[in-house]
Parts: sequence; structure tokens; C-alpha cells
Amino acid sequence: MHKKSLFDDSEEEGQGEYDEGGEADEFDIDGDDNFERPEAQDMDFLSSDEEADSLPTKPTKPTKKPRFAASSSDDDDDDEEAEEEPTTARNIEARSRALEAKAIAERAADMAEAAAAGAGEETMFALPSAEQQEAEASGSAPVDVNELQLRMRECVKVLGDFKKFAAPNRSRSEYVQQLLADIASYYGYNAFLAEKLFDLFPVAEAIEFFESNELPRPVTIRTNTLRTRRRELAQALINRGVNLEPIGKWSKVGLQVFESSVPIGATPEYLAGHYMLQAASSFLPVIALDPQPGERVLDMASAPGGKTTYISALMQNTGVVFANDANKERTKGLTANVHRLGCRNVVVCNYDGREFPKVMGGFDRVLLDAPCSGTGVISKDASVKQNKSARDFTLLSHLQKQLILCAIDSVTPSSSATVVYSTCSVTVDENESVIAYALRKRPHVRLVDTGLEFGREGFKAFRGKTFGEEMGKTRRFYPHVNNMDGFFVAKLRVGKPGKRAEQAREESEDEQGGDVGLPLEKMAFDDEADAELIRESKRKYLLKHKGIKLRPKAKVDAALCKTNGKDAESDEE
Ligand SMILES: C[S@@+](CC[C@H](N)C(=O)[O-])C[C@H]1O[C@@H](n2cnc3c(N)ncnc32)[C@H](O)[C@@H]1O
Repeated sequence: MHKKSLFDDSEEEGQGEYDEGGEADEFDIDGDDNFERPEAQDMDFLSSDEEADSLPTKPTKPTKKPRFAASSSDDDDDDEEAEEEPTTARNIEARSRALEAKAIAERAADMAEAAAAGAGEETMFALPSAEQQEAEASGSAPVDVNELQLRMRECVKVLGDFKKFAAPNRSRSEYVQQLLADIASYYGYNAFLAEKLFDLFPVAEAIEFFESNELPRPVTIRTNTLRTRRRELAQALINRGVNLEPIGKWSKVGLQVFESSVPIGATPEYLAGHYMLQAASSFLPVIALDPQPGERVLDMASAPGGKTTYISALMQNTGVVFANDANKERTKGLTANVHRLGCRNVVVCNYDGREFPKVMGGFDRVLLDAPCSGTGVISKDASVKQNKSARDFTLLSHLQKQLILCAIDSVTPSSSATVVYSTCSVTVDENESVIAYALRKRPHVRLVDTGLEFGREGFKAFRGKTFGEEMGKTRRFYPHVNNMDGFFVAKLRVGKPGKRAEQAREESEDEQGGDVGLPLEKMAFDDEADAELIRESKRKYLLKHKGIKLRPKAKVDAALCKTNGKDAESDEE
């Protein structure tokens, strides 16, 4: 029987020269491949960013040493292995995978080991005194990093079996508070965000999450099937000294780059638009959206276009994709990517998403890859650790709620009318709460399966809020679980609105002040803490309804809202 090669995507060829075809894809990931692989020489590992509209040239190390350091004996083992057999192009993927898996396993094992080791210990871990805590917090008595690590381990151990390990006069919340303070100081988070993220997981898993934010994610690229096939792209890059592999069975277009002797964002293939540097997680909402050739699709917050160009490719350059972004500056990179990748069915436009569907509607599908706090991509942007406050989450959640209603109202209801909502954030405020709100305000909308093969179920309940069984259809992705950015995907089907749905729609318009151009700083929502902002919003609504028209925030930029193809021209409004 003919054995398929590693990059054999021959099944994709039925629907056009470079088209993606159906979902099934049979890679022989572990088997031999048919490619000539040049010896690895002087390989630089390059950073990847989904939003890379500039070309990454700075080499970075493949992995950072986990801060919960592995034991030295393990390091010795590595050295011995390295002496036994030198790293070559043939064994490098396996080594790289093994190292990654080892790092993750070690961090998880650390906690378990610490707990097991402590089980036989006689000495009981003592929480620091109130004075000591105060001195540490004020900075007058800084704690040594090893001591901090040890204390965190001890707290995790106690919280893992409180009855057994806790000191008699101490409460669970005292250990939690100490652990939170130590997490914030050890990993560099503000206290608010450390707690918000900690609350998402069981204690030991929370540490794994924080640890994984210290490690870079794998460099991944997406084959642009409008220009080439994955097998051809892989061969071309291998010939240039790039070491790569298919991203996983779940994608027929993704490749993971392990090492490269050339800057991966400046190869002739990159410049010719044969691929997009794109985080693995960013494939997921587009797979869930499942756009079809000939459809009319809106990508509501699209810059710099990783998902837009994927949508365009899945539609085989037919139909029309409106690629919108409220940030005019960012639409420049979006336009450049659209051109580079040869997407002729894309119209770039520059509205505030909350102006839809007033500016245009009647879409078959809408992707809302919403602006978010970025708590899923901390490994790429560590500034999130310090710069996000409670107010940011209130405002973002409100913006997301406004946007999702506009996304829903922009599709023509039908049995296939789809809205996909995604964020690169892991907080509940920005994900399940937004979806629950949308379902409440738009009763003709229901959650459907994302069609994604992996990912955890969304929260059905969280800290006193009940979202219901249905929320299990949404998907959460985590760096420590999936070795990809933290991400959330929900898929909604938009049916025909009944009377009740119309009523709910009108109510929500009133609640939002009917003012789609409300600036972010002034946005309000039904949160008690924001009562003042809600009043302001209502005042504007009344003004507007007395005939005082507010100017929309973002205007169409005629130069940017240009069409690149015939189909697009005929569909433009
Ligand atoms: C997560 S990024 C989108 C990434 C993009 N989907 C991609 O895959 O390349 C969110 C985008 O939302 C845009 N944005 C922020 N507020 C918006 C609004 N009110 N309407 C439309 N876009 C908005 C931002 O400029 C940003 O480009």
C-alpha cells in the first residue's frame, strides 16, 4: 500500500489547484517523510506573532528555562544524551518535542513531588507573621527568589490537603492570600490580575498556567492555499534550512517551525504570500466559522488580518469578506497582508464595529474576534501582567457585549447564519459572560458546537454565576494544556427572531443608549459600580432621540474601503 508522506495533502487537490478541501487529513506525523533535509547549521529560532505585520528578524531561544527550575540531575541527563548523539536535522524535531513535553511535565511534577515529599516531613510549614508580610509588601524585607518558590510550593501543598498539612490556627484563606501575594511578586502580576487568573483553576493547575505564561509558544505558520499547497511550502522551506512539521491532525494548513537558519518572516515564500505567521490558536475561530465559497462574510475586528486571509482562502477567493477594524492605523497592515496573500474577495473598511448593521448587514457569517485584555497571550505581551485593572475588564466586557449584539444583528437569520465570537483572553467576564448576555438579549440565537476537536468546555457556572449546560458548547484553550495561546471560541446560530426576540432587541438598544459611537472611556453597562456611566449613556440616548445627532466615531476611509475583486465590487454597499 502506498504510504502517504508527512506533508501529503493530495486529498486537497480535488477542489481547485491549491484549495483546502474537506476536513479529514491523514498525516503520518510520526512516520518517515520523503523530504531531503539539509543538515542543521547555525540555526536561529525566530519569534512568531499572529499580529506580525512587521518581519521578525530577531532570533530568540526556543524555550525559556521554566522558573520552577528542574533538578540538576535532569540537566546532567540532557548533557549525557547530547554527548551520546549529536543533534542533527533528522533527530531535531523529536528532541525539540521531547524537551517541550519534558518542561511541561516537570513543572506539573514539581507540585506533586513537593506534596509527596512533604507528606513524610515532620516540620510544619509556617506562614510568615503579619509583620513579616507587611515588611515584604513594603519592600523593606525582600524575599529571596528560592525562598519564594519554596513558600509557594508549601502553600500549594497545604491547599492540596488542608486537613493534613495546615497549621491548627490558620485558615484556608490565609494560605490562599499568601500564595496570591507570592504569585504576584514571583511572576510580576498586579494583585488584582493574579487573583483573577488564579480563580480560574484548581490551585496546582493555576501554578502551571502562570508557569506556562513564562514560556514562548511554538512558532507556527499557516499555508496560504490561494498561492500554494502545504506540501510544496514545506519542501521549499526545508530547502532553506527550516525545520518544521505539520501543526497537528486538526489542521491541514498549519506548520510548526522548530528551527530556521533564515528569518521566517522574510523568506521569498513569505514575501510572495505563500504563508502567514499565525499563532495556532488563531486558526480556531476560522475553523469554527466554516465560511463557504460564494458567501458574504464580515470580519468585524480584523486587523492585521490573520483570520481574514484564512477566511478568504477557505472561500477560495469567491464571495466577499468585509474586513473591518476600528483602528485606521492597523488597517494598513491588514491591507498589506490582504495584498501579499492575494485575497481578491476582501474589502477593507474602517468602522467602529458597533456601527454595524447600520452601515451594512445581510451577512451569511460574522466573525467577532473581539478586542480583549490579552490574558491568553501574556507570554507574548508581559505588560498585561501589570497594566490591567478591574475597570479595564468592566469596560472591555461592555464593549464586547455591544459588539456581539451588532455582530448578531448583522447576519440574515437562516439555518446556517453563524456568528463566531472569540478572544485571546481567558477571563469569564470577556467570554462566557458575554455569550450569556447575547443569548439573553437575542432569544433567537443559540449556541452550537464549534466543531473543534479539542479544547476544554466553557464554564457552565463560575463563582456564583450559572451559565447553564449549553455553555459547555463553547471552547477554552490554555497554554499549559494545549501549548497554544489562551483562547476562547463560541459559535452561535442565528434563527428567525420571533416577537419576544424583537422586544429583547429593542430593550437592549435602549440599555445601550442606542449610541454605537460611544467612546470606550465613556462606555457603561448594567454593573452597579458603573451606575454613573449608565446615566451618562442614557442622557446621550435622550439627547439623540430629541433630534441631536451624535457623529459616528469612525468614518469609512474611502481609500481603505476599496475592493480588490469583481465579486466584492458587486456586493459593496
Ligand atoms: C484581537 S484583535 C483582532 C485580530 C485579528 N482578528 C486577526 O486575526 O488578525 C482586535 C481588533 O479589534 C479592533 N477594535 C477595537 N475596538 C473595535 C471596535 N469598536 N470595532 C471594531 N474593531 C475594534 C482593534 O483595533 C484590533 O485590531
